Amino acid sequence: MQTPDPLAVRVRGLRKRYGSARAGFKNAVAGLDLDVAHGEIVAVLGPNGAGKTTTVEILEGFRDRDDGEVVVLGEDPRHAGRGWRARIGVVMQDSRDMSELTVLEKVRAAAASYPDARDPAEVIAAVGLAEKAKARTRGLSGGQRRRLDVALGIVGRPELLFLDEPTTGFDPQARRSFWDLVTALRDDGTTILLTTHYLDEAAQLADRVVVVHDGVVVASGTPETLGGPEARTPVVGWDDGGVRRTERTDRPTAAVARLIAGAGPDGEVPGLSVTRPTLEDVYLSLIGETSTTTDTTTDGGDVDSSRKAA
Ligand SMILES: Nc1ncnc2c1ncn2[C@@H]1O[C@H](COP(=O)(O)OP(=O)(O)OP(=O)(O)O)[C@@H](O)[C@H]1O
Repeated sequence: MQTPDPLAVRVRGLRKRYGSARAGFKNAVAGLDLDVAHGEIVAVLGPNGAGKTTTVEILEGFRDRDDGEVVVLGEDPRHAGRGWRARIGVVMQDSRDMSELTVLEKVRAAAASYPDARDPAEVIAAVGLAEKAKARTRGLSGGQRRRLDVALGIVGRPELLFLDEPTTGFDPQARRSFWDLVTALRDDGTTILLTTHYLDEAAQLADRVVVVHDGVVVASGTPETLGGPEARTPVVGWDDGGVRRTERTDRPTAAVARLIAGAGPDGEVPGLSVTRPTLEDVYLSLIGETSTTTDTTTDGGDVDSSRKAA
């Protein structure tokens, strides 16, 4: 008997380019490796144009690839059939549904094509659309339509759910209840691959975060450990006669004690702060952007005066 594959998704050396010899080529995905274990929630982060949607669409079987190995729920999406499709759920980035059907009719129709669908009314309630169940989908707001997309993606009780920027257009309360829904799906055993631009969403939901930049994975780890310990080194900051100083150090208490020892007669250190780089800071440094909240440019022990107070 074959051992069951511990991975729901396995991608090796994935490549996809767009364009033509005449117009020029764009390497959207340039040798990308990705694993997603069964039951895991993986968040794929990356700037606009990094190759996230292209990758996800290839995994969903909606886009062909130029090269690389892709196995999703044991099959190559290129050749997978209806049985495979019924095991995955998809919430795409752009689905503009302007149908005359009501929300309930739409979700019921989708449910009918799956062998073990969830109850449509329960799914509608779970995405917070119960009050709109009898409303025509074309009259929904952008955020409500997005919730309907999520309902359509999960009604088939998928083993693996793809969510491409699922909460774009959600108000803060809707995002929170969506997060609860995703957590409940995970507790139910659903594997989830999610792309998002919201770092707090990744931190809240993901077991693992994967950062994609220029079509390759540049880092992968839990939200707490992404980038390695070096990237999480605390930063001590203080004002020194109108100049902002920062020091990256593993021993912030010792640095603060030293500053206090050198303080004036009132014992105050002006503008003293100790901050730990957030997931956002780490992410921005991984993709080569400078964070606005902390200075992560100096090595431990060195004083950095590059950020002068105005
Ligand atoms: N159908 C297409 N034809 C030509 N180029 C494309 C096509 N789709 C995407 N691209 C290009 O490929 C690159 C990767 O795009 P992709 O949509 O995969 O990125 P993304 O990481 O999902 O971006 P976003 O965060 O903006 O959704 C971009 O440079 C994009 O312009």
